[in-house]
Amino acid sequence: MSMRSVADHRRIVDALLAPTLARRASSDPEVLPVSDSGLTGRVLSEALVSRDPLPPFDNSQMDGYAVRAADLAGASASAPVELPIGRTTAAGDAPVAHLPGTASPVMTGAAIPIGADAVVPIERAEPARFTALSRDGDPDPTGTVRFASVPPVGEFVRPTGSDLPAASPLLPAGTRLTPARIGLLATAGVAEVPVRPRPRILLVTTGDEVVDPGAALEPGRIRDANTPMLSAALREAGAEVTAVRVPDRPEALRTLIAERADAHELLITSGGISMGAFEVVRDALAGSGVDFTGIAMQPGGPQGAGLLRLEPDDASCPASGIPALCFPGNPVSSWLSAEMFLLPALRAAAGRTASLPVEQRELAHALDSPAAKHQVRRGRIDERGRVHVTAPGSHLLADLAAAEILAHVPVGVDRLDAGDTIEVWRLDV
Ligand SMILES: Nc1nc2c(c(=O)[nH]1)N[C@H]1C(S)=C(S)[C@@H](COP(=O)(O)OP(=O)(O)OC[C@H]3O[C@@H](n4cnc5c(N)ncnc54)[C@H](O)[C@@H]3O)O[C@H]1N2
Ligand code: MOO
Repeated sequence: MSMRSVADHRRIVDALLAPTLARRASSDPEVLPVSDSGLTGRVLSEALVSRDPLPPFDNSQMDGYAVRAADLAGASASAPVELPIGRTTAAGDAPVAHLPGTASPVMTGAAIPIGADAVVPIERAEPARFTALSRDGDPDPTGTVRFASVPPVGEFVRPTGSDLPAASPLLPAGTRLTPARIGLLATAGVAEVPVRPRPRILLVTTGDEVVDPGAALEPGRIRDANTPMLSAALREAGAEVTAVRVPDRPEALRTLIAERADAHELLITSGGISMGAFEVVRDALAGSGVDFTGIAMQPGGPQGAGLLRLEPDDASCPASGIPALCFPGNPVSSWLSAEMFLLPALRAAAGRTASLPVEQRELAHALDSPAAKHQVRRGRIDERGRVHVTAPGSHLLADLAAAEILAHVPVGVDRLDAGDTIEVWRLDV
């Protein structure tokens, strides 16, 4: 195997993925109800404009009395102004006319009575609580209320359009939907939300030794970590995933891909690409457009990438081919391959920051690394902000699961000492 640098492999993979991701993003939008539980994280396919102003009518910010400020002129603690109680408006009632010279009870979110220009919170009135109000719209025939100050005009009134004027842009195309943005769309009357289709990934896991997570372990068998792990990583980065495990028979793998490829934009495989006697992925796909190479990286050294074109008699495989990335089977290698080469492009397509946050930090202890390879260690940051890393083995999934950071030792470095600076990517954000 010739050794390719991490940067070169990234460039090759990016060039392979870019056209298919762009094509998928610009194909017909999916339309989801605004209450769909899967809407968070989806990306708007078009700019949306609010139909109505927000709020759609002048309304009260407080439970209190709507008044004309001028009716309270001269009110003070020593000389309160007393007004008859006017018409009551609760949230949901249509606006009523404010009777000049009265104080109209009004609840938070209720329409300001027409003609009133300020709201006095109930706790600033005397009595400081509502008594026996009716919602029939008629004034209280007997009640009065006193005020000991003059409110500024507009106080506690939320004017029409103060959140968003009518016909203003809501969110631009390409916006990633967050809970707050979903709330905004809903209140602006967008019941159906057009979103970009997600890339559809066919994830194929190999390994005759691998069994389902619920299965008993026969001698020589291990449970499948990579299918759930990679599925979760790809979905979190914004892809749709169909996950299948195939037996270690190249023909079975080719048949499966031929049957499923045209419903997917990308093929990811795990395992079966190294130097063994039974390398199902390499045996099945080498010579069909996928190039198997050693990358100067550890873990994740063996990699396959290319535009897979199966034989012409595999009629269901699209003539143009399907981009394929083949990751090594060791769980840490498999996950790291995704993080290094694929997830950034998926995150970018999903409107997210592509890369993990990068920091330079001080090492807490010495470490060794193969000088010919870019080594990625897993670790944590101590209370003094220094980096500790765990052993380098690519089967050490428990260490990866506990890791807060990835620590990168570049090519050409075979040792770092305590106190040296190291680049870390944060996983705990
Ligand atoms: N003679 C050589 N042997 C190996 C080399 C080499 O250069 N020369 N490279 C090693 C490196 S580095 C890696 S990484 C692995 C990659 O091997 P494969 O991609 O062929 O993966 P497998 O052999 O299928 O599996 C490797 C390892 O991972 C376990 N595995 C596989 N699938 C799963 C899964 N779904 N869930 C959990 N664990 C899985 C599998 O049992 C093996 O232990 O090759 C080295 N060998
Ligand atoms: O490159 Mo392999 O991924 O170390 O174990």
